Amino acid sequence: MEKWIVDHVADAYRAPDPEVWTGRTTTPEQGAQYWYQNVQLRNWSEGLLPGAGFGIIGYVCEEGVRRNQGRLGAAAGAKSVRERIARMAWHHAEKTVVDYGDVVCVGEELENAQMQLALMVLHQIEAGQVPIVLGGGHDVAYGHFCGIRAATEGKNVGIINFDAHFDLRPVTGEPNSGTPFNQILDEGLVDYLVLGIQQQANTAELFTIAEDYGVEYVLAQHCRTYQLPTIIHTLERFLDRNDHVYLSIDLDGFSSAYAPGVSAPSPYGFSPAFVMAVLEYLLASGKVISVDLAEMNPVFDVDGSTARLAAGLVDVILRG
Ligand SMILES: N=CN[C@@H](CCC(=O)O)C(=O)O
Ligand SMILES: [Mn+2]
Ligand SMILES: [Mn+2]
Repeated sequence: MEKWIVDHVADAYRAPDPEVWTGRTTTPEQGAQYWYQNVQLRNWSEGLLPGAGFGIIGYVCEEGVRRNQGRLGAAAGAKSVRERIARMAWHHAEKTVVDYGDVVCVGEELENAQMQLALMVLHQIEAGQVPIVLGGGHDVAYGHFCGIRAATEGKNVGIINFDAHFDLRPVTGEPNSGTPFNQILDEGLVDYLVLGIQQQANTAELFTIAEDYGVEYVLAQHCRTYQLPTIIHTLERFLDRNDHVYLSIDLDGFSSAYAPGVSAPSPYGFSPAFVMAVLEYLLASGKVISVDLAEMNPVFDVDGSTARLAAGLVDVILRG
């Protein structure tokens, strides 16, 4: 796999852009108070930054959304989230975050972008760094998982997806933003748990596919803070049977009251409070090996609220 990726690396990679890492200026006495003053930028060609804890990668790709007949705009998602991350107050002394730049989908070459992402994720995990991948369509998950799988041979890796959708569509023709977990499950036994499934957004066929693969899911109407004890019980069992957890957060799992800037919005989704509580529980386990935030679409965002929500989730991830 690696040789094939390297053949395409020149096209599918873009160095980090210093222009997105800006914000309020501070005096020398105040020092570095904001994320933009603490995040380190690193061109992938220089290799990994030794000792870093977290590495941001943008997945600049809406080709999967296009193939899935969705509304476009997700290619600009990573940039819009980075701009909000940059402006957040920094409270993570002792932690090192690197921006490793973007994986870029050139034209319709989605599969190249996925393999470039796999390579970057693989190397980060091998170096003990936690990738934070900012999408981009949810096809990010296939490339992301390929990297995780390569880095964790012999270990049980479970996937927890916060999403209104199963994304278990069978691949008929080309893969797209609705197929990644079908592709993953099709290639081997993986424990897949989805939180936030909305019945009206998933066909009966998709529920059958989920059942056939033994996918565990919690419906959106049960993803409420007062139901946390039951959810925690489900998560506890999931954590017990897996060595590592890959967390995927599709922003369309949130209510469109909080996350209008996505390809497929819905008012019935999560509140931020619910997701924050679940995230804190999962992160405390120490088993979260890699994270992505998918489907950010700034074209439909309102006052930057979805990008701010995504940035806040990154802050929670760093807090651990
Ligand atoms: N990324 C996945 N997209 C969803 C929603 C599609 C839509 O409603 O436009 C899916 O394929 O099921
Ligand atoms: Mn979704
Ligand atoms: Mn999804």
